[in-house]
Amino acid sequence: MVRMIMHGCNGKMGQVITEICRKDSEIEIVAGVDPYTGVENAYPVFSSIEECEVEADVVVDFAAAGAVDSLLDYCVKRRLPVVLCTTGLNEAQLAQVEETGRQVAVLKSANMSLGVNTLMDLLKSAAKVLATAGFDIEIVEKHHNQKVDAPSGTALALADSINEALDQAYEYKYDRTQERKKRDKKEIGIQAVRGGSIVGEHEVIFAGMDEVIEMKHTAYSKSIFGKGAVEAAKFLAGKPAGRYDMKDVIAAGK
Ligand SMILES: NC(=O)c1ccc[n+]([C@@H]2O[C@H](COP(=O)([O-])OP(=O)(O)OC[C@H]3O[C@@H](n4cnc5c(N)ncnc54)[C@H](O)[C@@H]3O)[C@@H](O)[C@H]2O)c1
Ligand SMILES: O=C(O)C1=N[C@H](C(=O)O)CCC1
Repeated sequence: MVRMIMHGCNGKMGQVITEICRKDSEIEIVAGVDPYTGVENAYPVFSSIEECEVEADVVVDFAAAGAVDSLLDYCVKRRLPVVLCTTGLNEAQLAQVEETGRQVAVLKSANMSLGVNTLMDLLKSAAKVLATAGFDIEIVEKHHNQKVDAPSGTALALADSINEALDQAYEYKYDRTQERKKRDKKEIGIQAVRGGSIVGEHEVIFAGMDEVIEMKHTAYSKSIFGKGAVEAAKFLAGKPAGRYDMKDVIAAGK
């Protein structure tokens, strides 16, 4: 049985994962952390990570970017593997993630779904052919009106995946309103739409002369992220220090 701490337990994803774990005999949430108190849980909840002294094998995090620094410090101090799913981290935090990965097991992924992680691989081969043929690359992402970060972590991860296949030669363009000039060939445009209850849509557009290829992932429920996070937690518990991602979980057949 894997013992898990749910960081951000009273949020939307925290509650989706609480329900998934309730029905899974291989994993148990032994404690939660959340400053918001308006939710009843079957496990003890602490208002900050430092207060939690419950024995555990892994932490799963879906909280807020501002909470990630203290979470990483805690995981190093307690030698706890961490599945990091919160998006919108700044450069200093991304550096701290790398440093933490030298001391404990860290699995960071902007999207825990099988579909998006498969799309990342498909994009690499498509980009190599299409960018060489002069196709322009644009990404449009759509999310619900409660999302605070933009563009989504997934849109950035998709762009990174494409850029890796193209020898890191592309710049990301988030805003075209401040200049009057044609798009550069070596750029990936990234646009964010926010509205209603859209769970998550990511569309990658390869636009060439007289033809367009669109590769799109649509999330119809948050449970796809929750299932991926729970499988990642089972995978990561007991792993040595290092940086892991969802491809490792998928490859392990989880
Ligand atoms: N990687 C993925 O697959 C994936 C999928 C969905 C959401 N996310 C990301 O996960 C994060 C949370 O998403 P959500 O929809 O559940 O948001 P949410 O706002 O519904 O929930 C976040 C919860 O974190 C809590 N929180 C705030 N500060 C905290 C702290 N210091 N310690 C512990 N908890 C704290 C909030 O009170 C809230 O209950 C976002 O960054 C989102 O982009 C990632
Ligand atoms: O609902 C969110 O917030 C999501 N955030 C992740 C992102 O920023 O990519 C994954 C999709 C849902």
